[in-house]
Amino acid sequence: MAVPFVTLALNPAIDQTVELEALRPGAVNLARGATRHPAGKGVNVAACLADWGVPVTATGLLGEANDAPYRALFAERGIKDCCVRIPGETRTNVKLLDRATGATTDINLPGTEPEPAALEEALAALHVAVGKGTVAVLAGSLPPGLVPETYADLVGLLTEQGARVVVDASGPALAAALEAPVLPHAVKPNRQELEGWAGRRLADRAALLETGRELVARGVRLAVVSLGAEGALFVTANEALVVRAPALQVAASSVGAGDAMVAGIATGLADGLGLAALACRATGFAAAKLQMPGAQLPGRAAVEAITATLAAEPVA
Ligand SMILES: O=P(O)(O)OC[C@H]1O[C@](O)(CO)[C@@H](O)[C@@H]1O
Repeated sequence: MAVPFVTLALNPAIDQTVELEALRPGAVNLARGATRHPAGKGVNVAACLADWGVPVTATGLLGEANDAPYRALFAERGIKDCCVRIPGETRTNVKLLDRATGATTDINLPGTEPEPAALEEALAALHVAVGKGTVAVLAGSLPPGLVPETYADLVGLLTEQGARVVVDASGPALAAALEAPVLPHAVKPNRQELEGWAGRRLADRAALLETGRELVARGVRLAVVSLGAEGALFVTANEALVVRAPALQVAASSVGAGDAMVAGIATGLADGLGLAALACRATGFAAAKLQMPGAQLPGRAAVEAITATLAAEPVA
C-alpha cells in the first residue's frame, strides 16, 4: 500500500564525528572524542520526517555486518525499514569538527558496490512503497557500479506511479536527473553542487537566482539552493524567495542540516503549502537540526517555534 513519505538511501554512511580543539592539517591532532551516528542523506531525511511525526518508509541498501545502529534508529523513531541488506559493511564517513572555527571537514568514502540482484530488490521495495500522493526522496551519492542515470530513471518511474519526487544529489547523478525526459518535482543542491552543475562560480544572489531559474525552465517545479548560514533560495515558475537562516547557536556539527531542509520541503509539498510557508518551514527544519547532534529534530513544536520567527523575502 502506498505511504505518504518514502526515502531512498543507496549509499548510506555511518557518520563518525571526531571533535578537535582545532584542526591542523598535516599534523598530529588529538581528538576530544568521537561519536557515531547511522546516517546518509536518505536515512537522515527519514529520521527528520519521523521526528516531525509523519509515517515514513526507508528504502535502500545497508551493509549487513554493521546494520545494528540503523535497526536501532528505525525502531526508536518508528521508521518502516524496507532496506535490503547486502554483504559487508555500510561505509563510515569521517567528519572532523573543528571547535575553534565551528567548521566541519567531511571525508566521505565511496561505499560498497551492490550486486545487481540486491539493487533490483531495493528498487522493487521502493516501487512497492510508493503510490499516488507519495513524496519520494532520492538522496545522496550513488554507490560504485551504479550508472549516473539511476535517479533520472527512477524519477520517471516514480512520477508515473503518482509520486512527487525530490532529488538531493550532486555531480553526474544530478546532471542526469536534470536532463531526463521527466524532471524531479523538486531539487535541493547547495551552492557548491549548483556551481558544479552550472560549470561556473555563482558568487552572488543574482547568479544563484539565474541558475535556479534555469532549473525551473527545464521543468523542475521547485528549485531550492541551500546556502548554509545565509539560509536558502526557493525558486518556482512564478516566485523566487529567500529565507535568511536564524542566528542560532550551533549545538553540534552542521552535518545533516541540508537533509533536514529536504525533509521540510517534503512535508511542505505533502501539506500543499504555498511557497513562502514551505520556504520558512524548510529553513526552520534546517535551523532546528543545528540544535541537535546527528540528523534529528527537537520535535514538531520546537521546529514550529523556530519557523514562526522566519520570513520569506522576494528576490528579483
Ligand atoms: O551520499 P553522500 O553525498 O556521500 O553524502 C553522505 C553524507 O551526507 C550526509 O548525509 C549529510 O548530508 C552525511 O550524513 C553523510 O556522511
